[in-house]
Amino acid sequence: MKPPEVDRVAASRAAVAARRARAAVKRAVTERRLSAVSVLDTALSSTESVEATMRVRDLLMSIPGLGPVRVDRVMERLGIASSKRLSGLGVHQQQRLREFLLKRAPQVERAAQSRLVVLAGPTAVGKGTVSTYIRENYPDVLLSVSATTRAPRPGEVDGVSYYFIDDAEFDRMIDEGEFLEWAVVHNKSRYGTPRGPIDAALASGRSVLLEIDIQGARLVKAAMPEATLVFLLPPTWEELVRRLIGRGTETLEEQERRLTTARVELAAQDEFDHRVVNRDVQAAAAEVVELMQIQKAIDLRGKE
Ligand SMILES: Nc1nc2c(ncn2[C@@H]2O[C@H](COP(=O)(O)OP(=O)(O)O)[C@@H](O)[C@H]2O)c(=O)[nH]1
Ligand SMILES: Nc1ncnc2c1ncn2[C@@H]1O[C@H](COP(=O)(O)OP(=O)(O)O)[C@@H](O)[C@H]1O
Repeated sequence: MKPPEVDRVAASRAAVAARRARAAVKRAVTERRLSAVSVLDTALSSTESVEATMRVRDLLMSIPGLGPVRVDRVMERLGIASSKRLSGLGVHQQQRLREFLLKRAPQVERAAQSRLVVLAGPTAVGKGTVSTYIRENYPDVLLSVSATTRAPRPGEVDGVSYYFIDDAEFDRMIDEGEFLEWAVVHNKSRYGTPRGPIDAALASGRSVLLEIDIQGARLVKAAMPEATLVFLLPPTWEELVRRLIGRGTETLEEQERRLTTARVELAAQDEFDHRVVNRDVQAAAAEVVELMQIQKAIDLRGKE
């Protein structure tokens, strides 16, 4: 065992190093080499980081144009105690703070914070389940609502599940250039991603998730090479078959057809930037969302 004074010396050295590192982060924010949002994202993605040990107050104070009086007012409005560190924030406090920081960020920085992520994968792997989970639990992410010519299923809500439109309206949207991409899926109906809400969300710093088929993912990558493509995989082939049958929304013949397509689709996984295995919905959703946040932090640091 080390004598206690050795531990004390080591601890005080570590404390000095942490203080210096925090000061360097604050300077970088003041000099606009690092955005305050990316400091928050790093703090939230790693409790071991220097950023995690920063006080919210110090982060706000390092933002140009915010003095002590305004910082106190902002913290009161956000419901955050003045001694709070970034790692100690509750989920709602994190969201409120992130929203505040994004609103203050310059336009170019806001746009740099946003990510377009495409989630694709074979039928019944759980794309809909994972993206619904993200919509319900990560309100910062905009889940794009596609337009389709297929009829609504029981329980589907227009404007939430899809925009259910007829062929004439779909043609009009193609003609007016309102789709980022569109495709005929399962040889049947047409599906398209409306461009307007995505452009607006990205410009304001929100990340956007598209849950579309594999041909659609390829079209998005061609139109926007900066898009991140994520391929959702089943834990095993047998589990994929079980999920398709268990869902019970297709006839036997349709199931056969989809499984044949699924084999072809699985072969496309190497074209994607990332692969996520959907064993557990919550974990898969967290992995997809984390991809958005980790990339933000790394991108901005690269510019230091
Ligand atoms: N290309 C493209 N595919 C889409 C779009 N919206 C949904 N899809 C895909 O269309 C397929 C059929 O979706 P759906 O009719 O909801 O039935 P599902 O196969 O049971 O999910 C799924 O693979 C979706 O990912 C879109 O806007 N564009
Ligand atoms: N991680 C998971 N574990 C077990 N079952 C899942 C999981 N993810 C999705 N499912 C189930 O698998 C079926 C297909 O999921 P769905 O989201 O409809 O797939 P997709 O949108 O990819 O066609 C649904 O019955 C869903 O409840």
